[in-house]
Amino acid sequence: MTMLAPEDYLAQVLHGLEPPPPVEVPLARAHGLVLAEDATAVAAVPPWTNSAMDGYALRARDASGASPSRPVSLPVAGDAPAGSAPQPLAAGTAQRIMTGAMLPPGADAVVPVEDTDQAPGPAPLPQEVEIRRAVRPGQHVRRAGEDLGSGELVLGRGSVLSARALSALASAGLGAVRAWPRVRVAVVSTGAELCEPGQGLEPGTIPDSNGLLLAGLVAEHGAQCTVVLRSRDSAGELVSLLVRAAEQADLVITSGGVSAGAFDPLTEIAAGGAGRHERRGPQAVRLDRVRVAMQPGKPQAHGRVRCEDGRQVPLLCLPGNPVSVLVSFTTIAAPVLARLGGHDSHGQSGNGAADRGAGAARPAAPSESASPAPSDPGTPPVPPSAAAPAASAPPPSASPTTVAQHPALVLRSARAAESWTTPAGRRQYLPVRVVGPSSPTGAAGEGGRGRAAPGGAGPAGEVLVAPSHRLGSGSHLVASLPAADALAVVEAGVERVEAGDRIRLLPLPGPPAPASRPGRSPRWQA
Ligand SMILES: Nc1nc2c(c(=O)[nH]1)N[C@H]1C(S)=C(S)[C@@H](COP(=O)(O)OP(=O)(O)OC[C@H]3O[C@@H](n4cnc5c(N)ncnc54)[C@H](O)[C@@H]3O)O[C@H]1N2
Ligand code: MOO
Repeated sequence: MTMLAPEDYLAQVLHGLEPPPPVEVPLARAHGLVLAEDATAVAAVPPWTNSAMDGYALRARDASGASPSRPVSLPVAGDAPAGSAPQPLAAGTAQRIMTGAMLPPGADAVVPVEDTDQAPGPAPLPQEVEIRRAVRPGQHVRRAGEDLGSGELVLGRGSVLSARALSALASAGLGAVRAWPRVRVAVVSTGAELCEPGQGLEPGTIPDSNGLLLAGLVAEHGAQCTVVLRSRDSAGELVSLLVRAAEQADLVITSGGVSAGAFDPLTEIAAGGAGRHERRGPQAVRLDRVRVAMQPGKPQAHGRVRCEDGRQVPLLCLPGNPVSVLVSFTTIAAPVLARLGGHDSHGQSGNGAADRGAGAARPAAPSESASPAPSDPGTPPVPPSAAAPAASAPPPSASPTTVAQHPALVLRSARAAESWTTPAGRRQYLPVRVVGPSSPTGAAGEGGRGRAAPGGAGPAGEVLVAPSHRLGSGSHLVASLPAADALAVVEAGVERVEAGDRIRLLPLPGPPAPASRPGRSPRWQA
């Protein structure tokens, strides 16, 4: 089996993958989806001219000369509460009005209650109100359509439906949009040693942590994990399970059983062995095993599962070691989810270009390494003259594509706070933690937990990173995963990262959390 470059493997996996057709999705279920067509406002925002203050609506000219010493008294003709259409305003009168309530026809200004003789808050409707400050036309009035006009573009095709996007769409009168449907993912853990987390361990068994890891990563990438299944090391049982998983999914992701073990079931399935065991007939699962020049994550496989109804569901098989799972998910499964979710179906380059477009999955395009990604305004650029020898040699023909611009593959720049070794001939993805910004003296800042950064750690203010675990690279080091902020990406030709080297980072997304949340340092961080 030859060894494929990571970007070539991803191109192979992405080839022929298309998102399902867009569907009409109610806004309440559209968070995180990608808009499949331009959304235009069916109502102006705001829909009505309304008040920006609790107070009194009037004609400005009726109180244009008011002041504290020469207040103007107007009869109060009624209330204009929020949520209903007010009566027209007669000249020389005022109406009590609430924030957001429609301005009565004829009114052109609002006086806040604080600028009158009335007490703020709940109170009976007064017969008269004394205006104590001069009134300008248009004051505290929000004009219909001043935010967005009816028929104007709210969001373009390809926009990701964030909370902010959904609020804008709802305000513009929309209740549903056409979007690519949320990707449904089934997760399958393989291995006779796996048991339910929290159960007492029999000799030789371990908790199935990959099932939780993958289900969580799927959710953190905006997809829906429909089922998490577990299979023992039997190819026949696994084929049946994969078909069951595929019935509920647009993508099946497995972990484990894909390497050189005598009982590795996916290896057996790929070799055609499952056909001997399974009752569903051969070809229910088609699988190609590949060795990928990355560490961890070398043994991989991908293919298709055929459902009972003939539907072909893509299958991604990740190696079993937990760090390999995280790395493989981040570099391969995340772009697949992006493809299936429509994230790269809207740009000018289209799907085909992204398939092999040199940078399709290239986590290390030269333009990305030389300066921060456009979506990363927080990362200071590295001036070429100040750049230490880059730990990663950029691939020659790389150019960013829509896939490479997916948040999961956007690279940032940092400096190594300490040295570490790298594997020969494979791109390294090493979990690292941020240990602080470098200072002009080369010492790590407070985030460095007291560690001194080595001399020459780089220009002041650059992010410094160190391996998450004192052992450095180790695909079994699952307990150190929570400490990782990113994966350091080190190209295959680099034999060793030295302290102060400039390196590239693939940030690891997670659920949002307050930045200041205190956390207890696990013992391996000491
Ligand atoms: N002779 C060779 N042996 C191995 C090679 C090789 O090239 N030749 N590659 C090594 C590499 S690299 C990796 S990565 C692993 C991948 O092996 P598999 O994908 O077959 O995974 P397993 O053997 O099933 O498991 C590996 C490891 O991970 C643990 N594991 C598996 N599933 C889970 C789970 N759901 N939760 C927690 N931990 C899990 C499992 O117990 C093993 O320790 O192969 C190397 N070997
Ligand atoms: O390639 Mo394996 O994923 O190193 O541990």
